Amino acid sequence: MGKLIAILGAGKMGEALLSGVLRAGRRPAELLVTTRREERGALLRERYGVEVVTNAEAAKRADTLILSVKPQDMGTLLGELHPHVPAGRLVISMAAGITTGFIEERLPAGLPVVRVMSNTPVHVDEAMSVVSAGSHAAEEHLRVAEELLSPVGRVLRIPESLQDGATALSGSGPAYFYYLVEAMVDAGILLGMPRAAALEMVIQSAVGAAVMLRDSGEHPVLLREAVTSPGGTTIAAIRELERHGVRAAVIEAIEAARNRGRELAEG
Ligand SMILES: NC(=O)C1=CN([C@@H]2O[C@H](COP(=O)(O)OP(=O)(O)OC[C@H]3O[C@@H](n4cnc5c(N)ncnc54)[C@H](OP(=O)(O)O)[C@@H]3O)[C@@H](O)[C@H]2O)C=CC1
Ligand SMILES: O=C(O)[C@@H]1CCC=N1
Repeated sequence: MGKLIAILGAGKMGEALLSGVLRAGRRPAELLVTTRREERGALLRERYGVEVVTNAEAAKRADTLILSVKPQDMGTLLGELHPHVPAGRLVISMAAGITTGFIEERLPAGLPVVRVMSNTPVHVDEAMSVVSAGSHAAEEHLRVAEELLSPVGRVLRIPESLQDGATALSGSGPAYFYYLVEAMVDAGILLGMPRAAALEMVIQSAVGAAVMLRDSGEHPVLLREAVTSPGGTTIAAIRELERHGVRAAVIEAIEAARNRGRELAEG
């Protein structure tokens, strides 16, 4: 029997990770989940065949505790776990903004804590996850986190000082691309396209661009220049994007997300 993993607060991200680790070959018997609402627990039990337990029971039984509640619920969850977590358990947090120090202060002394920021493409095994060690986490603990996350996408180690930045960049990143897709589809509607056709054109352009970015090894500037013909259509669009300050807006938006992440641990 492999080590027992508990996903505490199995909402959107927790369920995405649960389904990913099952796709990667772990058995339902190697997993426990906890939920706040009974009906949510029943749904996960039915959908994945996993055991649904209380936070206290998960803390007592699991070797690895994956905390996947919202940052605002983290203090309460840690309070529920504290009396029940034996020494030597690994704690992995998926929450935005919550530092390893915040968790270490609220659990028994000396527990290894690994902070993770992943993103919703966990659903399609294309996540970007970054991991950082807390003050008692060693190489072996980072490896456990990497082994859990690498079947569902890419994993990078970063210093914890960059976690809020990574949350803003790749944690929230999918939302920015969806937002751009929405705006482009609106443009298609303005130009008289049927909505379904506009959506198909934009999605396939996004997928094609993403695959070229990932697989060609070319810098994005070179890929954009290859699309931007002298005196052509693309440069007319780029001029408008620059005139409206879109680049500066993106930089400032991501900085605002980073700053919001820093506030989250304060409650
Ligand atoms: N969504 C995203 O794109 C990303 C989210 N994250 C991080 O992942 C974490 C989870 O986010 P997300 O999945 O979106 O949020 P969800 O609200 O979908 O999931 C959190 C779940 O935790 C449950 N919960 C809250 N308190 C407790 C408790 N004490 N015991 C058991 N269960 C509890 C909630 O129950 P109830 O349903 O009753 O509220 C909810 O189902 C957050 O910390 C977020 O910062 C990280 C990367 C990306
Ligand atoms: O918006 C949020 O707070 C979470 C963290 C990263 C993505 N979603």
